Amino acid sequence: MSTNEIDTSDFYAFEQLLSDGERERLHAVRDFMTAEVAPIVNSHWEAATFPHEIVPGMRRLAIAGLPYKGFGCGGTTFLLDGMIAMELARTDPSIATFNGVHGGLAMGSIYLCGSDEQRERFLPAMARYDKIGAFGLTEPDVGSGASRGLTTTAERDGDTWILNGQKKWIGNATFGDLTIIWAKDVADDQVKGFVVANSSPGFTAEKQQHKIALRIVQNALITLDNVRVDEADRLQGANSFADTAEVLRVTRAGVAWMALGCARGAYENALRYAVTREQFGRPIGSFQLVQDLLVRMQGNITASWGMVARLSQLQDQGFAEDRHSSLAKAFCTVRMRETVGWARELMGGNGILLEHNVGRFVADAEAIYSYEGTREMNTLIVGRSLTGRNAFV
Ligand SMILES: Cc1cc2nc3c(=O)[nH]c(=O)nc-3n(C[C@H](O)[C@H](O)[C@H](O)COP(=O)(O)OP(=O)(O)OC[C@H]3O[C@@H](n4cnc5c(N)ncnc54)[C@H](O)[C@@H]3O)c2cc1C
Repeated sequence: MSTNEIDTSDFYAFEQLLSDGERERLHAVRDFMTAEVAPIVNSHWEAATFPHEIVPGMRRLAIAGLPYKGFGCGGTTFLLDGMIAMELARTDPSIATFNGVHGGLAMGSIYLCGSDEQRERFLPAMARYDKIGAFGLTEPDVGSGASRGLTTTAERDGDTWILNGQKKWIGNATFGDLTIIWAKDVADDQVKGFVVANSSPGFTAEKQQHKIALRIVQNALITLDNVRVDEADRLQGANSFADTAEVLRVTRAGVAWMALGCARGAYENALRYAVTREQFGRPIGSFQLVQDLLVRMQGNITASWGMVARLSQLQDQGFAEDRHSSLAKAFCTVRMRETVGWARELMGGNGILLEHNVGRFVADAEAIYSYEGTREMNTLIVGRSLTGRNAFV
């Protein structure tokens, strides 16, 4: 079997859902990831460093904030945006996460919750990656319960706000320029969003060390010690956690696409291995049990792809709701976790060596499985929509 024949896992030809121009953009991303990122990704993963050298290439591809209209953003379909998120993750889930945090969570917060003046002030530079964004919702003691439990406070003082508290796991915050901080207004107890310059006095971002997943993503413990933010930098359309949830509705769909990309990356490397690695005098891909693993993986990928493609179409038509994104995030991350596990199994011992390009996906899948709402939380969102009953507490 030639490399070409095994190079694609688009079994049901989902790329045909894109226009010719969109497919060209997707393939440009694929070429960039293959040529510029794949060769350096394992060493950066091992060293837990971020490859800043690839950012100019991402700028040329113009893939930050792709589905947002105006303000220097792409104005493309959610379907193309999703396929690109998948394509990034297919080579490296950390790079997909970097882009998801910057373009999805940070730019999305400003696009969905900001005023036109704020969109104009922040988004064009972010779309060019001239300013890198982060998103600070989770706290050391508050993860799943962020809708009601945030302890970071915002207190108004004339034309400024004073922020105090800590945020944990904040991707891109060690080197980024601005962070969207979600904090409780002490006056009305509602969650509000602030665009905070990382250079603000009282703002510190300490890199979280010793991660076993997404090691390229620079996650930070942020401390806000009497950080002053102008009222002009409070997201004017964010008045309660319901507005934060609107951002998460969009980005969870993106994470479902990334989970699919992570599964595809592991599967494709395992398939290549299956047709080249020999045991008992034959390629292991000729054994029935190995073929069974490959077919199970392909089934997971195809089922997930069908789900996220339809979800993106709903987004493009303006019909997507929280429950749609949550089902895809929960379903696709479970399928991803199964798939990367089977890919590793197929490769025997070599499956845990970085150089064989499957172990990284196995490790990274663990973080994708839990961030942007764990499987349990997204399941409860769908369960609530099915039964009309809230099972969170
Ligand atoms: C690599 C990585 C990157 C991240 N990046 C960011 C970022 O950029 N910005 C940001 O704000 N956050 C980020 N996060 C945080 C992430 O969103 C949280 O880890 C996630 O929401 C889960 O919160 P937690 O880890 O505090 O777990 P917890 O909320 O403590 O949950 C622990 C366990 O309890 C379960 N559980 C909790 N409540 C219930 C319930 N009611 N019913 C059933 N089970 C329940 C959970 O499902 C989970 O299994 C990141 C996390 C990781 C690992």
